[in-house]
Amino acid sequence: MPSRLFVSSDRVWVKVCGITNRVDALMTVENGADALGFVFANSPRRVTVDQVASVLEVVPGQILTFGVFVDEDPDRIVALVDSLGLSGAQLHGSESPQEVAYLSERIPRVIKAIPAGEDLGERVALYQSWAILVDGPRPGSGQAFDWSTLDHTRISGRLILAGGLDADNVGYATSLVDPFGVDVSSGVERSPGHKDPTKVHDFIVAAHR
Ligand SMILES: O=C(O)c1ccccc1NCC(=O)[C@H](O)[C@H](O)COP(=O)(O)O
Repeated sequence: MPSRLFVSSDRVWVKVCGITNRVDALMTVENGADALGFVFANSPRRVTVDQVASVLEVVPGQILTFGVFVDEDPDRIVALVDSLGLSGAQLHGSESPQEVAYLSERIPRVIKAIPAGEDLGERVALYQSWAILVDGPRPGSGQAFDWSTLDHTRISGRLILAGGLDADNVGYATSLVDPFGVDVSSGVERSPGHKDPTKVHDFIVAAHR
């Protein structure tokens, strides 16, 4: 099994997922996000390759950009990351440790998403990835889990907390878990696929506090 070192950051790293257009991307970056996610999987936030290419034209180079996939063909993920110039891929399906390792050797950053629950430490240890995202029960649903059950000392490497986060709860959640980063989608939307500037602003301020 691959070994990992726990990775922390001085300031919580913030990724905003489910970006579908240039206006939301720029507004999110201006509010201080570190990374953006584009959902290629079946979702109310699903984007096309052309949409993402158009958004990427206006995103500053220091911002990390991730394609979000569910059980996609690994070679299609590699091709999309390469052709769009994405920073990496976020995997929300039942990708095997072998598939995740295959992708980690071919693209700069792989985030493997894992639902919270029993044996989390053992499940996480199977994967070789840039980061592990611990999610709620259904991706992009806004459903949280009991953060007090997440013992980050059993998870080494970069831990990204997600699932039902919003401006009101992100401070409490991060105080319990002390993650490398947080990921949010529905908690900063006005409707699926459309971000709310006030919610994005308040979320990032609260995450950095
Ligand atoms: O957003 C979706 O609809 C989606 C569909 C399929 C796979 C992943 C998806 N989203 C991932 C995320 O937005 C986040 O990484 C995470 O699940 C948190 O979402 P939320 O609870 O809405 O903040």
